[in-house]
Amino acid sequence: MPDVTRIRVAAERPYDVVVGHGVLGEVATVLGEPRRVALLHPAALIDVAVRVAADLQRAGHEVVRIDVPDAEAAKTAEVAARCWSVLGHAGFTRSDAVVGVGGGATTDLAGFVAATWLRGVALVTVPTSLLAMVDAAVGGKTGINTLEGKNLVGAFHEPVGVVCDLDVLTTLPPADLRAGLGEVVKCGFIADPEILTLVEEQPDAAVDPTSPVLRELVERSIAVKARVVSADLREATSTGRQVGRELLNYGHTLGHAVERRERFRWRHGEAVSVGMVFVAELARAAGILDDAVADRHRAVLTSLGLPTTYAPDAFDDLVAAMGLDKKTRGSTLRFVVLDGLASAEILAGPSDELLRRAYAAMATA
Ligand SMILES: NC(=O)c1ccc[n+]([C@@H]2O[C@H](COP(=O)([O-])OP(=O)(O)OC[C@H]3O[C@@H](n4cnc5c(N)ncnc54)[C@H](O)[C@@H]3O)[C@@H](O)[C@H]2O)c1
Ligand SMILES: O=C(O)C(=O)C[C@@H](O)[C@H](O)[C@H](O)COP(=O)(O)O
Ligand SMILES: [Zn+2]
Repeated sequence: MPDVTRIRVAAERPYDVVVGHGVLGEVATVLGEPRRVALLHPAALIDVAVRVAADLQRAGHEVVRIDVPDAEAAKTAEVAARCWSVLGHAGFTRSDAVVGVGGGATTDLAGFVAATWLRGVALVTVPTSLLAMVDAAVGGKTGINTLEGKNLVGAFHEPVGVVCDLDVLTTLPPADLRAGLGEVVKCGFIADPEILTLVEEQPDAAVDPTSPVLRELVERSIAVKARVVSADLREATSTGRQVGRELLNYGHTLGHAVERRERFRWRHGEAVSVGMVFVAELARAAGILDDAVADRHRAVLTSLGLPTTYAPDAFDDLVAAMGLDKKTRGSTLRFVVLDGLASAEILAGPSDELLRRAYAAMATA
């Protein structure tokens, strides 16, 4: 029997995130009674998808596999429309289900298709990247990009279960594993500093997909996400030190703007890494955050090989893109900043001068 950890997410419809080695068989258990299942996956994950499909067929499900483009190329209206068309032709009803097997881009797309088909059918996510396990596949945010920016179209639609088989991480390219650690480090700064200590003390184990340390990092990060979304699934507007789900957006305001400027060729976790250094500098420049915690951002992210600076001449482009961030209200930019370790507040409407100072500190370090 695999050694399984179950982390409960208790928002509107409670479900478990299953974590362990060799746990792919749990997908059929989560889906229960036989139904039609659309299994979305990119070509890179064909082996995992075929294994999951075979399990589901053995359990009596009728499986329609849908091969979707890799990475961000999957998160488009055109790809979603192609999936809807397959579901329509196969006669998918409200008792049927969507399963997303892949990285965060695939699980975001699968979630969006499940949220929108017949206004909502069951979704199971099977994250295969570190980033998707600790973040994207958990918590019910689904979405696609538009030319104007990242995740601008989407819906909150919770999965009925999430299955994280750590064995699949052995084929994940090292650069994608490191990018996933960007979101893990985010969880360390916003809520669980023990994550930072683990990474700092055992950096080699943190990037080894077979290590118990990586498993602990995965489980701690999922626990942070589960706690936050269970309290505020639909991301109410946070104010001052009352910060709900927006907390998970730490580093994303600038990060998403970088992704857009790079035409989605940067990995999400890399852009978030730069974004976290920027907000740490913003909080320092505003006199909110001390030097030790601000400097720790650059140190821990650099030790993982993640980027911590960005083009010094890109400030104006990035500010324009941040205008479409979901935390923005009217023309007021809002940032999640730290005032200490695991202690956040909202900084609304910082001056242009403060933003420029923080940007220069990040870009020229
Ligand atoms: N919904 C949310 O709450 C949420 C949270 C965080 C990130 N996201 C989104 O997730 C996406 C980033 O996710 P990602 O970093 O997983 O990127 P990704 O989905 O683009 O995957 C990265 C690459 O790794 C490959 N891959 C994945 N698993 C593999 C495996 N086991 N073996 C070999 N190759 C594998 C993919 O095919 C892809 O080429 C972004 O679109 C981001 O916006 C969403
Ligand atoms: O789950 C959340 O809430 C997050 O903000 C997690 C982020 O890591 C994730 O990248 C999310 O997709 C960003 O959300 P968005 O609402 O800014 O698009
Ligand atoms: Zn993210």
